[in-house]
Amino acid sequence: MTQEKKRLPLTVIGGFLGAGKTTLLNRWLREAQGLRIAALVNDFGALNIDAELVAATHGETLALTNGCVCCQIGDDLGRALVQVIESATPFDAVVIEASGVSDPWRIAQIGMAAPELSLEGVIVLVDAAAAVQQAHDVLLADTLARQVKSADLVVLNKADLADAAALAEANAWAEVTAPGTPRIEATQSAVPLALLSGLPLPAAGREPCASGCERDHDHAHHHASDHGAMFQTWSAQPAAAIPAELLRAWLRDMPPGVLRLKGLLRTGQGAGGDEWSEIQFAGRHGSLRKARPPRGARAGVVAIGLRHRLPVHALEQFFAR
Ligand SMILES: Nc1nc2c(ncn2[C@@H]2O[C@H](COP(=O)(O)OP(=O)(O)OP(=O)(O)O)[C@@H](O)[C@H]2O)c(=O)[nH]1
Repeated sequence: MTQEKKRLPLTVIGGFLGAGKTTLLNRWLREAQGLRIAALVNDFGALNIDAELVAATHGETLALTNGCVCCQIGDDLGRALVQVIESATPFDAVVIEASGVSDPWRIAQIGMAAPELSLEGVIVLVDAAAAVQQAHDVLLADTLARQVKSADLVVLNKADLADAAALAEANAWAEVTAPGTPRIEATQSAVPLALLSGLPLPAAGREPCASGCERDHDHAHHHASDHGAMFQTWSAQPAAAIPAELLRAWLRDMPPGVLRLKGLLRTGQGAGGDEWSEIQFAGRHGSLRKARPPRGARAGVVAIGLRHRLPVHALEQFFAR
């Protein structure tokens, strides 16, 4: 790589499970027409549903497998970044979507270690309707707080699901957690493109450095969350179709303990062949909508919860078909 070569801008998208990260990434990829953006998607769980959902709207997706990017996949992320940096057709920007339980700042640091990259910013999405309740759960509080403290921009997303009081509470929580960090409210992760690519960064500490780039967040050395131990994932690849009415009923009556569930499932046969649906559940809300078949036409569903709270038996019973 030559000295004159421009550094590749890197943006990290973080935020808790289901806050709207993939929605933001897809929006950005759709809107940034003419730019070649490398999207690196890290999902938590054995199946990378996010990579499917991003690939459905955009071709240049690299799936990072293996769960929490900040603890486990340094090598995987490093390799993916080298691939991006050395690509024969240069990219204009790199976006990494962190998994919902990871610390986006750790990921930003991995990116900052590469002199070919320049960190544009860390955007952290918060589910405005669910975050305050989640932050009251002692087992989730630290993960949520660390994410918000990592942010250059906090997006209070899902504003449509929060009433005025809940929005005010979410704003107050974000302000107490990360005082002075810029914040916007959004629905469907509608963040103006200009904010994504020209984030105001704090003056200090953002140059690549070999070590000591930690932000002043209090977890720096306990990195508590051995996320692998704290969260549990479950996944299945149902062979049979599951009728949409059954899935809707399941969503309405989700067993307690599921923090996040998502998947691409075969829901039946129409005149033109198989019908597929995307299932989503986060916070307290679920949805089912028609989708294109995934690559390989293999159904997959992932659920995430706190260890010992995930209702594995109920999930098995429903999805094992
Ligand atoms: N009502 C509502 N739904 C939203 C909004 N933003 C996203 N969603 C939906 O919420 C669900 C989760 O959104 P994603 O973008 O997949 O969330 P995520 O943060 O990528 O989720 P994980 O990667 O699993 O942590 C999807 O069904 C989205 O369509 C919003 O502002 N309002």
